[in-house]
Amino acid sequence: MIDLGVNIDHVATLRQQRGCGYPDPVRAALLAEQAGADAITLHLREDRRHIQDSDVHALRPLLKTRMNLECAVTDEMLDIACQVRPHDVCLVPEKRQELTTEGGLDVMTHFTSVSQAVTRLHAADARVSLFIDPDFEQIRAAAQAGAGVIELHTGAYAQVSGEAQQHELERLRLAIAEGLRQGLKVNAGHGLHYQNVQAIVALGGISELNIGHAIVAQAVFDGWEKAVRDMKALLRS
Ligand SMILES: CC(=O)[C@@H](O)[C@H](O)COP(=O)(O)O
Ligand SMILES: NCC(=O)COP(=O)(O)O
Repeated sequence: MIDLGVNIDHVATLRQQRGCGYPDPVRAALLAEQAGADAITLHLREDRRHIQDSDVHALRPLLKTRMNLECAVTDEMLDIACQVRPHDVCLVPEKRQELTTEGGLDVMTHFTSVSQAVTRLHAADARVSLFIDPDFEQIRAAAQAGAGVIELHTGAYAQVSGEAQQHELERLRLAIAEGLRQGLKVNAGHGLHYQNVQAIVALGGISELNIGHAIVAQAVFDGWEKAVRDMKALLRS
């Protein structure tokens, strides 16, 4: 069965929108665990637009499952990750002006800094995942950089429909196979929701899906725990 990593970023987005103390992403994380989440994912962006440093520090000792901390490959973020020592660190690309993470990390171009980050995080006992596009060269570079895990960016799949979506699904299928051939744990995520996740599950070979925005959106109508439970049920099928 595929693990569900519940991404709590956009609970924090709602809080930051008003600059008040609620909704609390830490509370959301603990309730998500009770509702069946296998891990909690949070992205500490350099601009702190949603998750704050205090959220990461407060959550770390309270989690009963795993913390998957997403961050950019910068000295500041690596310092924080080494201090917090999450179970998993997922290295992601970041652009200040983007609405959300637009593409995967370019491991080939940034090979030296990524490999050094992987080594540093391993020394802090974190498992390291690289958030990359479903691209053979990037997958091979991720393996060479020493990361044991990749998270395939499903954003391109989620944004299109019809034939174009089938094409993206095929790219993901081939990428999963290549990741497994390289001996990597293959995760995936971004833009997945209650209608488009089934085809990803059916591909097989994926260990964990990280899903956030759709669960937060569904919670408006169904409540947070039901939204988590319903997503978890889809990963079982
Ligand atoms: C890297 C990634 O895919 C997640 O962090 C997700 O996108 C939520 O964060 P943003 O919406 O801020 O990109
Ligand atoms: N890494 C992807 C993730 O954590 C969730 O992304 P989204 O579901 O909020 O698009």
